[in-house]
Amino acid sequence: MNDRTIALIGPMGAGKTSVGRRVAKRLGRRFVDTDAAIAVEHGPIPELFASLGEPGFRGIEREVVQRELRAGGVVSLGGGAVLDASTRAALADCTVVLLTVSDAAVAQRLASDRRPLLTDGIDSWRRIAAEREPVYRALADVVVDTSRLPMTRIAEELAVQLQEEPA
Ligand SMILES: Nc1ncnc2c1ncn2[C@@H]1O[C@H](COP(=O)(O)OP(=O)(O)OP(=O)(O)O)[C@@H](O)[C@H]1O
Ligand SMILES: O=C(O)C1=C[C@@H](O)[C@@H](O)[C@H](O)C1
Ligand SMILES: [Mg+2]
Repeated sequence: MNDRTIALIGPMGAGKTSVGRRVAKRLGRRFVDTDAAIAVEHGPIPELFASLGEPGFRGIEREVVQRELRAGGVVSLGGGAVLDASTRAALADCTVVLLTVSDAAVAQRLASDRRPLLTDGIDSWRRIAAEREPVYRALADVVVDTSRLPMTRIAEELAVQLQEEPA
């Protein structure tokens, strides 16, 4: 395995946080979830959207994401972090893993109000995921669908695949 930062990207609820944490553990590498880092440093994400609007949130996200990508290890990004051009450029130096999920599978995972962009539940998810799909695909080195397998299995297989990455 090389020592490039491993970045997990993909739509809301695809499993970036859950799978990323498990992959890092298996590889013995540091793990950071950028949404969690933003919340610790700046406050809860729904409150940041409410007080600063989406552009204000994206500015904070850009700083935190790029800092963590530079720091290395396994980094799970927020679903919309790839909307920023300078973040997309930073991802060129990383091994980028795209996690996908079907709308049927994700519907059961979104039962929480902590995602401010999902104002119309699964309908908002479908629209946002479809808009971003080409951006995610263009950045991805590895694509894994999380709809059918338990996250432990996904993490196990992904860790093996990442260990085989050429130096
Ligand atoms: N393979 C899976 N099978 C079943 N449930 C899963 C799977 N992966 C994740 N989940 C569940 O789906 C929910 C969302 O997962 P997670 O928070 O990891 O997604 P995310 O991609 O980080 O989303 P966000 O972009 O909102 O941060 C969690 O409750 C998690 O336990
Ligand atoms: O897809 C998105 O735009 C978002 C996903 C979450 O990870 C959070 O970063 C936030 O809720 C925005
Ligand atoms: Mg997450």
